Amino acid sequence: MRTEKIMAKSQFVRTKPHVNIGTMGHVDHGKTTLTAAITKVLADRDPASNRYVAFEGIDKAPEEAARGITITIAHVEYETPNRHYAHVDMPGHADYVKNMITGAAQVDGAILVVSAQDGSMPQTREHVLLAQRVGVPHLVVALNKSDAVDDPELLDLVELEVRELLSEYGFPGDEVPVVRVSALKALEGDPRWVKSIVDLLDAVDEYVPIPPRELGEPFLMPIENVLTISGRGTVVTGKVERGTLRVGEPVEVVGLGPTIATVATGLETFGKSLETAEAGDNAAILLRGIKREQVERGQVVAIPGSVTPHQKFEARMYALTKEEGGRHTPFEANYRPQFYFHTTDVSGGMDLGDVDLVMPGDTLDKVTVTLGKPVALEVGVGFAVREGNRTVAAGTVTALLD
Ligand SMILES: Nc1nc2c(ncn2[C@@H]2O[C@H](COP(=O)(O)OP(=O)(O)OP(=O)(O)O)[C@@H](O)[C@H]2O)c(=O)[nH]1
Ligand SMILES: [Mg+2]
Repeated sequence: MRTEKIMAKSQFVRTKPHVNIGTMGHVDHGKTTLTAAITKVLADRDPASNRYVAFEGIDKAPEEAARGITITIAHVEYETPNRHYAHVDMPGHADYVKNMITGAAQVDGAILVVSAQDGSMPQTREHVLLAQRVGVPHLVVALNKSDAVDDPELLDLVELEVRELLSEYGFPGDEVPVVRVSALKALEGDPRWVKSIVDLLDAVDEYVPIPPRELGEPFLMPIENVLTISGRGTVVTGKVERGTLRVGEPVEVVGLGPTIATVATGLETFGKSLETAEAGDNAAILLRGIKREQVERGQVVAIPGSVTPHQKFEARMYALTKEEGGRHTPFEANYRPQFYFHTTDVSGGMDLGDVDLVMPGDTLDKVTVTLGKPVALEVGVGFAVREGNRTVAAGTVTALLD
């Protein structure tokens, strides 16, 4: 079997358990500053394993921009003494909720950033709801900008309010660690606030468990990006959802069109080559004999025969309220929104059964969805229903009908 290097010069060494996390929260509460501060504090403590990524390097990913890919979620990696983390900085603007869903669907836990100055804001609530709906299992709260609040009672109040919000959406609000931090002061090197970032990372290390990786399941990776590497071929990237894949194994690209059979001739993670990609990895897969136009975001790479494309299914669905960023008005049976699966939107129609109107806030136990294009689907897969740029509902596939 001929195997190829994609770009990597060195081999990825798996030494510590890998965990995917991210920052989420209201616009301007300090998600990107906190992401930068984490990399700074860790790079200062352990420069051999960590690299400081400045604010500008997180908000724009220059490499990706140069390749002409629209990047709306930035990844950084870092290591604590116990773990290797991939971290996504999820944008806070309402328009980006779709990307937030992609990001959130992929994380094992998240740091909810709440400004101590402003307290919980509409997107804080929206993100907590989305975290619950897409199944982000664990949240840790960074009460950021604590340097700017002198009154400790005010901090207590904001903390209480956040805990209540978490409980409202089914998270254990009393148990969730709430750490008072200042990302900005930590970046400036102020020892008190550097310590606050260390405390936050300790809380993440302790509170977000290492997820059970579904290593025994058939390999599946939703495609996020497609790249052409000159002289090599077509590479697809994404997060491995389950299973393992060895270099040289046959795979299928499933969804959005006819299933394509190919072979994974090269594997990489974070610019280092891999023998085997496994659940939880951010991987790049070189596909043999595939042209760039044949594959796209929204398809999945899977072990042959393990997953099939479907257009018609039953689902349980929750319509978001206006406060959660959803619609202000009900919708009816002729409604044709976009359905966001894995990493992309597909348009579709809904049969509401004997329900005439769906009000914001309603939960429907059974709707029948017919998609405009087939998508790699299984029972239990989550999706978002979108209209324009806003998420109006969230659902789970309960039965496949074709
Ligand atoms: N006083 C103080 N200001 C902070 C702190 N962290 C961030 N800021 C300021 O808050 C503003 C917003 O910070 P960002 O990191 O861009 O916030 P964000 O959540 O990433 O914002 P979006 O990506 O636009 O949603 C900036 O002016 C920061 O300098 C902090 O700990 N203390
Ligand atoms: Mg930001």
